[in-house]
Amino acid sequence: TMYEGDQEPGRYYVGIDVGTGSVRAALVDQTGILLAFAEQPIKMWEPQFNYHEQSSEDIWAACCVVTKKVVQGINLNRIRGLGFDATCSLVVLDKQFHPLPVNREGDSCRNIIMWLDHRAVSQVHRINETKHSVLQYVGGVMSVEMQAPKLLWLKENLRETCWDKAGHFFDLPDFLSWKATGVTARSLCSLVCKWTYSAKKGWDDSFWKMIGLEDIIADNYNKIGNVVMPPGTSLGSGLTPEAAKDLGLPAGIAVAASLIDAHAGGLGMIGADVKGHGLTCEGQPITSRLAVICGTSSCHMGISKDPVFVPGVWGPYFSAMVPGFWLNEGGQSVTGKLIDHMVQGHAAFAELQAKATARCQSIYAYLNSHLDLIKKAQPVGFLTVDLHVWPDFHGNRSPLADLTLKGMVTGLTLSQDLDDLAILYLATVQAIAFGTRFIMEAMKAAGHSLSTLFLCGGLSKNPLFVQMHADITGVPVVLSQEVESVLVGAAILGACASGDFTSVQEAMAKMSKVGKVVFPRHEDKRYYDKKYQVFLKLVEHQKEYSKIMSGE
Ligand SMILES: Nc1ncnc2c1ncn2[C@@H]1O[C@H](COP(=O)(O)OP(=O)(O)O)[C@@H](O)[C@H]1O
Ligand SMILES: O=C(CO)[C@H](O)[C@H](O)COP(=O)(O)O
Repeated sequence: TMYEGDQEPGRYYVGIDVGTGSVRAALVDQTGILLAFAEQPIKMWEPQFNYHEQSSEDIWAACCVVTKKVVQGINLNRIRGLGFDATCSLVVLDKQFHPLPVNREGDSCRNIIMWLDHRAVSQVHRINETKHSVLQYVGGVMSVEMQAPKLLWLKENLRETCWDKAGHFFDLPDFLSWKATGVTARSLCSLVCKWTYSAKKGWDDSFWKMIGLEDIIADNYNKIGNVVMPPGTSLGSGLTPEAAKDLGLPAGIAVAASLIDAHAGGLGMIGADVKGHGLTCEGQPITSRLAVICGTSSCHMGISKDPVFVPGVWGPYFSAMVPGFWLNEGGQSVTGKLIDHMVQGHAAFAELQAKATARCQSIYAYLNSHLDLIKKAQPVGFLTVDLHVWPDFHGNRSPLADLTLKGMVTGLTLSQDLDDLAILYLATVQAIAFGTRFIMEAMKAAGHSLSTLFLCGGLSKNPLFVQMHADITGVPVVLSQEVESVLVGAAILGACASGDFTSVQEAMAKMSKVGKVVFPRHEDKRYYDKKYQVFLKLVEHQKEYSKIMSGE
């Protein structure tokens, strides 16, 4: 061990973040500094188009690998608490808590329907046709990415092999806290955001009956959860001896009720002290801050004292992120995944990879420097004057809430070289930033007043992505001191569960810190305003095309 007994300063927390593509763990101290970090990829299956599956055993095994790595050489007695966050995928277990297949092949390894799976299209249409009042709390329209349509799909398609045998349906964050503690309590965050649970009124029997899932009500909702805990609450007697052995942590340490990954990112950033950075939000309430978590997808988290109903934006969700505040969650279903799709699908991708490798750079860093080279005297962003992208390659989550929308690119030529790839990449990054602006405008029109963005996630490591968000939204972008803000959020949960902080708010204020601030280049505003006009036209035109083709 590095330290002996009491000589070691501070108390530590372990945060575990299960993203779409990998599991990350961190050892974090009481001031929110990451002392160790580890990452491990996880498996993903796409057995057919729009079907995405994972394995809960594979994910747990990856959690164990990364946790053992981050606590290596540390006095384990200093570790006070553990917190999890994860994507909001659906985990299915039988009555003995063994994995059940969510596929026709009967492969029980694949017992998770991932959040981005769009198999339940017909189910979600029928759910939306009910116009049930719970839909008011998800932006008016339920998303195919939520759990009710997926449950209905399982009932209608895998009745014998899955539905009838199922004992437990977990949101992935709650599966992890169960695995660690043996406690099946669900987090208020997952149930409110993805399962139609109301923080004030609980489950609504009439909804489940109306959509044909009345069987879920049996035994007081035992299969989907009847004990609900605010995120950060300490669960049961903490880490079980078995899980402790798996993770390489001491048995009995506090384990927190979890958060969805985007919400953990929000907690890890939104409460930071912003004094001295020249930000207008310094003199404004915390509700003027919009946290944007940008990974495979992007999530736009805005909070308010009173409920705000934003058509096409999820929520308002009470206490789902910051306790006592309502949350609206805008989102883009694919952002990092879209950039990767565009770049990897281009004819010059192999050349890009070879050149980036030769310079020991990431492909993104290479592309950014290549853009700097070809921009000449102009600002980089002006390279896309005649190339425009509509980014909904996986439907629109917010603010249009229309899963039938598709991606669009206008301005293509026969060019297949690296310049062409770089400019297409730039136009994609810009389209994602215009998507953020579109969501912010919907939120502002409904009553939010937003003056600053707080960005984290894999895409926030990309300076071009950050600058484009500032230029295109016209507001400053704050990055955290720790780029892995989602892990800071998970550690905040562990810290709250350990009792070292009396509230999530206190832990947020002490553990999240401002790093770099990027201001918009106001001189480019006119150009981006014009591109935004084109952006809005693209979707308008797409809708016209559908109308023409359907003969209306
Ligand atoms: N160093 C980097 N520079 C720029 N972009 C990056 C970098 N690393 C990852 N990304 C982008 O971030 C995305 C993944 O973000 P991440 O937060 O790790 O995802 P998730 O939490 O969904 O697993 C990738 O799709 C990629 O586009
Ligand atoms: O729906 C979400 C949050 O409510 C997220 O999009 C989902 O959890 C996936 O996150 P990520 O893109 O970071 O892997």
